[in-house]
Amino acid sequence: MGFKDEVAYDQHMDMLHLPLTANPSPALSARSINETDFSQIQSLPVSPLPRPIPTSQPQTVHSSPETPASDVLVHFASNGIPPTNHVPRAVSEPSLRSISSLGKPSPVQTAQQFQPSPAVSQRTLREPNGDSAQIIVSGRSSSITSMSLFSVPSAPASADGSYRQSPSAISTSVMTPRASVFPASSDQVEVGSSVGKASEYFGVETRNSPSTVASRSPAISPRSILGMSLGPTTFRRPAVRQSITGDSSSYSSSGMSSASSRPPPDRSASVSSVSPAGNTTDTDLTVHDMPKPSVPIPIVSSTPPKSLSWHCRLCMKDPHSIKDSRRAMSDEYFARRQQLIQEDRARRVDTNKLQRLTNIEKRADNIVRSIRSAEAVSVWGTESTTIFDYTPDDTTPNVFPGMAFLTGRDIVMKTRLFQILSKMPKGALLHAHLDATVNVRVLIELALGQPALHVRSPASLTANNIRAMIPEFKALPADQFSNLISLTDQAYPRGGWVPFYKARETFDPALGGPAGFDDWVVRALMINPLEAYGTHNTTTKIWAKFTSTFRIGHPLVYFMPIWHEYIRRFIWSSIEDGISYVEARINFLAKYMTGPDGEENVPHREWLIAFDAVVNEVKVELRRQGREDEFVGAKIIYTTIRSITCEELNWYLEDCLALKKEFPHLIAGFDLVGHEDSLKPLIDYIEPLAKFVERQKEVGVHVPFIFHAGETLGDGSAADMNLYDAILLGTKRIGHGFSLVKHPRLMDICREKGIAIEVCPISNEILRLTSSMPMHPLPVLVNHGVHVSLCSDDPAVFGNMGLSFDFFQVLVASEVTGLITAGEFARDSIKHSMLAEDEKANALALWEKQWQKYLSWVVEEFVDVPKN
Ligand SMILES: O=c1[nH]cnc2c1ncn2[C@@H]1O[C@H](CO)[C@@H](O)[C@H]1O
Repeated sequence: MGFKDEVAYDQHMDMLHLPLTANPSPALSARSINETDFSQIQSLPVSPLPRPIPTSQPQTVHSSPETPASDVLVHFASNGIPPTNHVPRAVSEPSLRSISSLGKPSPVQTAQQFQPSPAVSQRTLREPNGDSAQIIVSGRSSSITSMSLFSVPSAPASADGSYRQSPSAISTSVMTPRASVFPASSDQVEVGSSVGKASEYFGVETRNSPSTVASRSPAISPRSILGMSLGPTTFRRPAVRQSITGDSSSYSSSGMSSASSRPPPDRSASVSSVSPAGNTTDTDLTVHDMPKPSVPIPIVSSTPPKSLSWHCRLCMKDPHSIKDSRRAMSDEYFARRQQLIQEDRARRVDTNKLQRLTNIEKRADNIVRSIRSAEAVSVWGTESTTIFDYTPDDTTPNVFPGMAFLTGRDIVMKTRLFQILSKMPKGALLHAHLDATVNVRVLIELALGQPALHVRSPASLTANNIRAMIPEFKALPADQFSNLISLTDQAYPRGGWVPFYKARETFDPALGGPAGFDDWVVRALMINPLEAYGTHNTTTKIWAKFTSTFRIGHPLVYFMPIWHEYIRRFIWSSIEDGISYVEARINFLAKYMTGPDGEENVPHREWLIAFDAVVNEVKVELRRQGREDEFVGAKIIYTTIRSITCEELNWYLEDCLALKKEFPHLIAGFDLVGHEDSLKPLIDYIEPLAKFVERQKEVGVHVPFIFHAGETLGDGSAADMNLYDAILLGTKRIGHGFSLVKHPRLMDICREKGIAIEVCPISNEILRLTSSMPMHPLPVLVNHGVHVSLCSDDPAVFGNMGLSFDFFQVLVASEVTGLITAGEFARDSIKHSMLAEDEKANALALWEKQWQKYLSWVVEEFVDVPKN
C-alpha cells in the first residue's frame, strides 16, 4: 500500500469503499454464493449413492385433517464435532468445504422460518455425546413445506449395524440429497434421511396443532434444517417406515430404487406416509440440488417448547417399537436435559435480547450468519489444497476464520462480512491508548508539516544496516535547527539531527527514496507479522518491540502542534467507523510535552484544553453537517506507568485530582499501564491507591479506577493477581482481564457488580496471549454473563483502526457471536461508559436509532442473501 493509499485507509470511509464495493471476488457476492458452492460440489468426485434421490414430481405425505402440526422439533445428528463455522483445519479442508458448501443446520434461521407462528420455542446445541453431537431445533410452525436432507455416502454398516464415516471418505464425498418421511405415532410425523447408508439423519415432529403439515407455505426451507456429519462418526440407523413415491423413485426403509446419482435442481417430492395409528400425513418435500450455506449457532430461544418428545435416534431400534414406559422415561430425561441447557445458556449476556428479537433483527442476523458461513468456505477455506498438499517448508500463512490478524488483515478487508461490520454503529470505544490511535503513515504526514521536527539515526543508513537502525525523533527549538540534509549520505555524522521532511526528501533511491523512508519509520512504529509470529513470538519478546514503538513515537505525538491534529484525526476516523463515544487513555508520565517552540514546557492541563477544544470543534462540524447524532463526545482516562515509585504515584494522583477538579467533564477515570508481567503489580501501590480514594472524598470529586488487570498468561502470578486488587479497589471496568476466566469467583463478582471487561481481541493475539481468535476467552466471559466491550487498544501499532477489525475477528472466530450479540457489545460499551447518567441515556437512545437504521440497511443491501 502506498503512502496515499494508507492515508486514505485511515480515512476509514475511503478504505471501505475501495475494495468492497467492487466485490473483490465473485465468490464473495451474495448472488454467487450458491453458484460458487454448487460448482465446487460439482467438481468433487462422485461416489456411488446409497440410494436414489426423491423424484422430481411433488410428493405428498397425506395427513389426516386432525393431525396436529404446531410444535416442530428438528433433530440433527452429526458426529463428535460441534457444528461450527471454523472447523479445525486438522479435520481437513475439503471436508470443511463440503460441509459449508452444502449448508449446515442453522438454528437461528430455522427459528426464524418457523414464523409466523410466534412461539419459536427452543434452539439448543447438544454437546458432543460420545462420538456424536446433536442439535435440536424446535419451534412451532403451522406447516412444514419443504425440506431437504443431505448426507454423505458412508461406508457400509458394520456388524453392529452402525456406520462409520472417516474424514478422508468425507473429503471425497459428494453430498447427496435424500429425504424420507416416516410416521412416528398417530400425532407425529417425522421426516428423515435415515435410510440406507446415510451417516446422518434428522426428524421433524409435529404435534398439537389444528393445522396440518400438508399446508404449503414457505415457512421452513430445506436449507434451514440441513445437516451432515463430519469426521469419524458412528450412527445407528433408526428404523423407518416410509414410502416415497414419485415419477422416478419409490423407496422405503428396506431398500430403494436407483435413479440418477445427482438430482436436477429444486426437485419437488410429495411423500405419503401412514402412521402406525393409520393416519395419513401429507408433507411436501422440495429437494434442492444445492442447499445454501448457513451457520449453526447455539442460542437460547425465548420459551421452552410446550412439550418435548424424544425418540432415540442413535440406536437401531425402531422408535415406534420402544415401549411406552421407556419412551416416557426418555421424555423425562430429555425434559430435564432441556431445562439444564436452558438454565446454562440463560447466563449469556445476550439472553434477554435474543428472546425478544424483532423480524428485522432476525433477518439481519441471518444474513450475517449466511455470509459468514459462505465466506468460511470462499475466503477462509483452502479451495484448492488438501492437507496433503502442504509441505513442511510451506510458508503460506495459516488461513482460517480468526487467523493471525497481521497476515489476515488484507483478506479481512475484502470480505462482505467486513463490509457489513464496518458500517455497524459500534457504540463506545472504551480502551484505546491515545498515542497509538492514528495510522502511522498519517502521523508521518503530520510530521512532514512540522519544520521543528528532526530525525536521527545511529549511523548513515545503508542497505546492509537499515533494518537494524532505529530512528529517533525530536522537535527542536529554532536556534537548534539542523543544516544536515540526509540520513543516507555517506558523510552523515552519527546521531546528527536532520529535519524530518528533508530526511524523507533525500532518502537514497537505492533504499526506496521517500517511500523507503516511510517504510523505515513504519517498521519502527508498528509490529509486523514476522516479529509477532516469528522472531518475537512470546509475550515477553513482543512486549519489548511493543514498548519500543511508544518510546520512538512519543516525540512525534507529544508535540503540541501535532497533538491537536492527532486527536482530530483519531476522533474523525473513529466516527467514520461508527464509534459514537470515546474514553481515551492518555499517558501523563511525561510532565510536559514539547510546545511549538521546541521546548518541553506544556503542562498537563494544556493537553486537556487541546483535547477539549478538538472534541468541541468536531461536534460543531458534525452539527454543521447535520450529523450530530453520530458522536456524543470523548473523555480521558488518566494513566501513568506502573514502573514508578509510590511517591511518584502520589504526585500523579494529586495531578489527576487537580485535573478532575478543573475539567470534571473530561477526566473519566484513573489507570496504571505498562507490561503487567514485568512491571509493578497493583498491590505494590496499594497505599497510595487507597489514600487516593480518601483524597477524592476530601476534595469532593470522584475519579473511578478503571484498571488494566490480568493481561497475562499467568495463573497466580503478580499480573494475574492484579485482578483481585483491581476488584477490591472498586474498579469500574477491567482493561483486558484476559486471565479472568481462570477465576470463577471473580467472574461471578464481575457479573454481579456489572464490572465490564474491555476486551481487546486483536491486541491479545498480536501480543501473544492467544495465537488465534478461536482460542480467545471472550466466549467464556459472554456465556458466563460477564459483560464485555470490544476495544482496539493500540490500533496504530496493530493496524486495527476503528473497531471493525476487532468485531470481525470475534465474529468469525466463535459461534457465540452473531450480529445481535455484536449489537449487545456495542450497547454494553455505552452502558458501561463513564458518561453521566443523562449523557448515557442520550447516547443509548441515539445508538438505538442508528442500530435500527443499520439493520434496515443490512436487510436491504443484502436482500439477495438467501434465507436459511
Ligand atoms: O495493552 C496494554 N497493556 C498495558 N499497557 C499498555 C497497553 N497498550 C499500551 N500500553 C501502554 O500505554 C502506554 C502508552 O499510552 C505505553 O506505555 C504502553 O506500554
